[in-house]
Amino acid sequence: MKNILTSEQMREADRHTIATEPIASVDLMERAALAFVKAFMQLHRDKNVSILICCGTGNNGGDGLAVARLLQQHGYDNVTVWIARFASRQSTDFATNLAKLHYCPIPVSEFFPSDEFPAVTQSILIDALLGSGLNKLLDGDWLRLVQHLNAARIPSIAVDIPTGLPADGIVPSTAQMLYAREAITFQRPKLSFFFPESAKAMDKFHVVDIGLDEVFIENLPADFKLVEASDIRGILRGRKRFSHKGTYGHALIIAGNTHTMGAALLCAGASVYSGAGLTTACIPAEGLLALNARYPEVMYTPRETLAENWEDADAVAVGPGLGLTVDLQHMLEYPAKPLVLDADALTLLARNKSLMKKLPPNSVLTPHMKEFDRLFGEHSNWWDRVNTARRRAVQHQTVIVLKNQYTFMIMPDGQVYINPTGNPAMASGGMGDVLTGMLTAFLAQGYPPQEATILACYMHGSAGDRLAAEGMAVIPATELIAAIPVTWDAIVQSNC
Ligand SMILES: NC(=O)C1=CN([C@@H]2O[C@H](COP(=O)(O)OP(=O)(O)OC[C@H]3O[C@@H](n4cnc5c(N)ncnc54)[C@H](O)[C@@H]3O)[C@@H](O)[C@H]2O)[C@@H](O)CC1
Ligand SMILES: [K+]
Repeated sequence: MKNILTSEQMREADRHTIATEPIASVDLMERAALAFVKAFMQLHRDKNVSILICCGTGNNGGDGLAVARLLQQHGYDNVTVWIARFASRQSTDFATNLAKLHYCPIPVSEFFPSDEFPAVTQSILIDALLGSGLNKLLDGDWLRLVQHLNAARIPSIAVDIPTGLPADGIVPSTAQMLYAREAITFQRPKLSFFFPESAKAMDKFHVVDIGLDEVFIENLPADFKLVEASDIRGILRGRKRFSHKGTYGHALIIAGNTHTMGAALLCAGASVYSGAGLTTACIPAEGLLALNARYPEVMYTPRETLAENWEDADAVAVGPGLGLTVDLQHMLEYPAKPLVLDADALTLLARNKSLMKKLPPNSVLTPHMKEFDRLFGEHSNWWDRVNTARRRAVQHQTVIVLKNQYTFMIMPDGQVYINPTGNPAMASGGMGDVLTGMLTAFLAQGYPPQEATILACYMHGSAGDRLAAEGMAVIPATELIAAIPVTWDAIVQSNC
């Protein structure tokens, strides 16, 4: 796991590194600029390309000036610098880098409040106007300049963070940003990069190491952690010699209805392919033929004999395609089992919120945004939504899997894990049912809820990434199920 820091913590890490390495602040800026340039050169190998570097007068602007000098030294001969002199203050390191730039053959133009901006004639923009120091929404001359640059419609590469995007906290829907094709960000992705609102600010981001003290960073109390492949390799267990189906647990899937039987099948299929020793689907009898045809590995039980099957199960999923006529309250009176509630089960919970108190501790809820808001109230932004999820997870001692491009996995202690895998090709019906089946299978195999959640979300996204890399622009849920075992194997086999 990697700690994801707030902008205040990032400043702390800067200060700590400067004091203890020790390194002068301007040398740290040089290191950051070098790291940026190295990454930039991978993205844009053509050294004849014309580049406009727009700089503010803080440290983000200082980075921009150092980048201009370093690019020129690396043979990029067509670099122009604009400086936005809209603030009366400039940082010391900005001033030092401006003085250094005077020895380089790079044209520099300065713009003051109310100045007209010339047309942008360059092919690439490097955005070093404002970075993590952003403390209010863009307005006035800053907004005018950003709109002018956006209107030029040339690819922009942001230094650290696109101008106008707060590094953390609420991103208001009215916020305007300098749109970046890519952001090259320092040391850690910024929190807001994981929120859907950042889609307005950039297409993608790259993280570059600028040598901040990693031990210090990892010892900071961080509410958000990013899951990495090495964590999954640490959690995922291989199949044991002399093991048998009983070793890997029994998953019970309570799902399906006349018109939504597919959800139950997908969920049960995902459980089989995620290694549950046995999977039983508790579905209406009319789904039996389809179940046998599609997944003969799955056993069937009618709703009437649910109580006995519940006794035998090691983990239970309730919800995919279930409909809203089942008695969830009654089910929650059965003996406590590792439990996943999804889809219609979440709607039933939302209709009768007092049932939240009956959930066994560590139950896993897997809402998408709308289901979450139905359960816990409307939210106008993701920052508030995730913070509500943290409070509710603690209050109800549940795991909340808030599904998103980067799924937030919120644990009963309020800690948030961010899943890095997955892609837009997976945005299709049935994907959530597959995730629920995977989660239930891992719970049935005896993984604790926190680990089962992290495993399921990571492998779900990873299977999707694998298929996308093979050329699938759209991934049907059934294809994803089939890719789970090979994804699993690739994770176990990889040693990087
Ligand atoms: N030692 C360090 O602190 C390092 C900082 N680095 C760079 O420094 C950046 C942060 O620099 P700063 O803290 O100087 O801040 P910025 O350069 O992001 O912003 C400069 C100043 O602009 C003002 N401002 C903020 N939002 C505004 C708005 N909407 N309208 C008008 N003015 C606004 C604030 O007074 C702010 O301090 C990082 O993003 C990164 O690029 C890197 O050089 C790495 C090392
Ligand atoms: K920037």
